[in-house]
Amino acid sequence: MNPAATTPKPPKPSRSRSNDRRHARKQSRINTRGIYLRAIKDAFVKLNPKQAVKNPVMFLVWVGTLITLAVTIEPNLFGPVTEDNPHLFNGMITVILFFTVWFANFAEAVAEGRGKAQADALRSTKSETIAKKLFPDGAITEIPATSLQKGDTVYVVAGDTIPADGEVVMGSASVDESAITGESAPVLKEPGSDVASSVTGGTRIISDELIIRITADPGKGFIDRMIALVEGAERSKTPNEIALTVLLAVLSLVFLFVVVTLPFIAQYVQIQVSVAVLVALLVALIPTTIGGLLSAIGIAGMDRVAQFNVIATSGRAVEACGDVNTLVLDKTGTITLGNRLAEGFIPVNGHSMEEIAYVALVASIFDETPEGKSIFRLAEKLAARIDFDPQKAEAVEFSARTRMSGTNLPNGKQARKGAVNAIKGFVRTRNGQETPDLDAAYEMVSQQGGTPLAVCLDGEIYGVIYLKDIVKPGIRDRFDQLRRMGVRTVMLTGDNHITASVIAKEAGVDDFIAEATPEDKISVIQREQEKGKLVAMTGDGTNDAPALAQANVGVAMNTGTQAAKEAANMVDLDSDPTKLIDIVSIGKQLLITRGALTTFSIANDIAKYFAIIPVLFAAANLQGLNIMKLTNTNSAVLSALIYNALIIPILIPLALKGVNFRPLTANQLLQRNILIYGLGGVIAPFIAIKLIDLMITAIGLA
Ligand SMILES: Nc1ncnc2c1ncn2[C@@H]1O[C@H](COP(=O)(O)OP(=O)(O)OP(=O)(O)O)[C@@H](O)[C@H]1O
Ligand SMILES: [K+]
Ligand SMILES: [Mg+2]
Repeated sequence: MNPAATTPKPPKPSRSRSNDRRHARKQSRINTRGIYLRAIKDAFVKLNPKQAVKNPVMFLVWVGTLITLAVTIEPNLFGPVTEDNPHLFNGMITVILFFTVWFANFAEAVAEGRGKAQADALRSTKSETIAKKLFPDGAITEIPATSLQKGDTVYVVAGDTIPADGEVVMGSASVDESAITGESAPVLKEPGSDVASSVTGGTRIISDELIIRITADPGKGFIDRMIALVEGAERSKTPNEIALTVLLAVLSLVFLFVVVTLPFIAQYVQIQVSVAVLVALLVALIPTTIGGLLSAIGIAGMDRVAQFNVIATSGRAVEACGDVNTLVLDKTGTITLGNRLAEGFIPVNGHSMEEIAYVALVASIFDETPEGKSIFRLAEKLAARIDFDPQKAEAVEFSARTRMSGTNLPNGKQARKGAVNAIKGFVRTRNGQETPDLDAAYEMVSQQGGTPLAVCLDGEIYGVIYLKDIVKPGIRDRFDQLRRMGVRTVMLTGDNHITASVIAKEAGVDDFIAEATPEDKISVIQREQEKGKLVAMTGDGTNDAPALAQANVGVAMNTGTQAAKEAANMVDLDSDPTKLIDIVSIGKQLLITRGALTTFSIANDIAKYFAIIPVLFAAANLQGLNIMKLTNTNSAVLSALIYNALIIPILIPLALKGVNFRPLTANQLLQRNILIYGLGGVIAPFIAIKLIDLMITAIGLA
């Protein structure tokens, strides 16, 4: 009997589940209408100068709005003007400018909206939980969960909400973690292993009872951190964003200088330019489109990652994904399906099928890994049976370092199975003999991309177990896409060289490292970084923590250990290592969107310059410059400003969704961008401004 088979196991998270379905679930939980209503209000709150000043370009527009408001009330404020009806014209400019600022605020508020709604949903799961605090003498006192301290012990029973993050010290129970993972299948929690013993505040226990030691101080739990993250409390500008903000601010200053000196030039050709027109010209020229959408683009990037059920600890992490050059991936479970099952036994060394089945069975009675269990089942099918009391045997657990596992039998013999080289080493220390047919069997399995496990009893080799694994369908295409984006993929595996090379070839990775130890992960990352590359990796175990910290982008699995999660800058709630590929794509898309809209914005401003300047100087017999044939100065200024304001809300969906993303290299993307967003950015305003000019002339506004 397999003693381990009697304990129920937590359901393994399925890795092939469609992200779209989960995506849909998240969408439905958040009400879009609510987001927009809230954003309308928040856009006004953001007019507060303290907040507004953080965006220099839009702040300049805001100051401009106040100036035009002043000249609406008193047109002669800065000297006598000769226009007719300056109140109406200045008033219209004021309204348009106000909306320009408001639209930019609205864009940011909409981008933040989903996070805020998500935070509310999370907060509701936190609500006022009552904790049953357990004292050393066994007494139980009910206290509010918020007053629990790190180190306290609590008791929970079926139906209770777990009051805070902690570690199971006693009991065994199923827990519904859907509040944080969205995964409805209950998870078994019990003391011992890192993964199964950690519980999260806000999740619900649905069977039996547990005693939990609290590991988080009040307000510092997983849900608290998640709330802070999705709410953007910890969202600070990323280095790229700061650089772009500075660039835009400098550009704005240059235009400010140009506009301030303009009246002197105008005077020279004997034209008077009013203050309202100067402000309008300034606003038209400075990069308001990108200035207004910049932060929305960044927030939306984090949000897109969140919709994939990945929690990013900072916008910087998402952005870093966009710059990633090298992806370090595990073989088993990431590139392959990972449910390696025993397909067959290959006896060597003159042994029979019965003999190898027996030793494989004995070596697997305590092995809880999917591999171990499948070996056990296969051996049983071949009629192998245990002929000793398992209680008197000792388990030797698998570790990635020893690459083997097994059982010490009551009669003192040691049954082992593991990587062929590891078993060869084991046999050598017991003065055993290597057999030539072992290598043939091992190569045969490896050539098929399978994992060969050698089986031995003390110094005697019995044969090879063939563990079959399948390369994930479609993974090759994903790697091709990554290559086109200029990302190199490196597969890392503890498996032998032949298997690794067969799988690497089949999956289409650029490079691989076989027989890798956990330390090798770090050295691979360091080597790439020394070459100036940015590296992303996924990991789940404690021994992945240093590598996750070393990588520029480290994505920890939610099922992984606390150490791994803390070292990473992202946590995947679905524990799907393939998601790294999606995350890198989102990061790239974020950078491309920002680049595209910056190009578009600046190209637009050039077009606006040609719309306004000629009409300003039209009176000075420079009619030839008025290529757009706009009606008059006022209509030209108003049309350009209206276009300038409206382009912001028009581009909000693009800023939030990201530009159409195709896997291309940086160079190809640049060319494509310049063509679409640069050329489009020059042409679009000419057409739009002309149309608006025709319209406002038709309704007699100018
Ligand atoms: N349960 C087990 N018992 C004995 N040996 C095992 C067991 N599981 C794996 N092995 C052997 O140890 C080797 C290393 O395992 P490890 O988990 O480090 O790497 P891997 O699963 O092959 O690849 P990856 O690093 O992609 O997960 C495996 O290739 C296999 O030969
Ligand atoms: K502008
Ligand atoms: Mg493994």
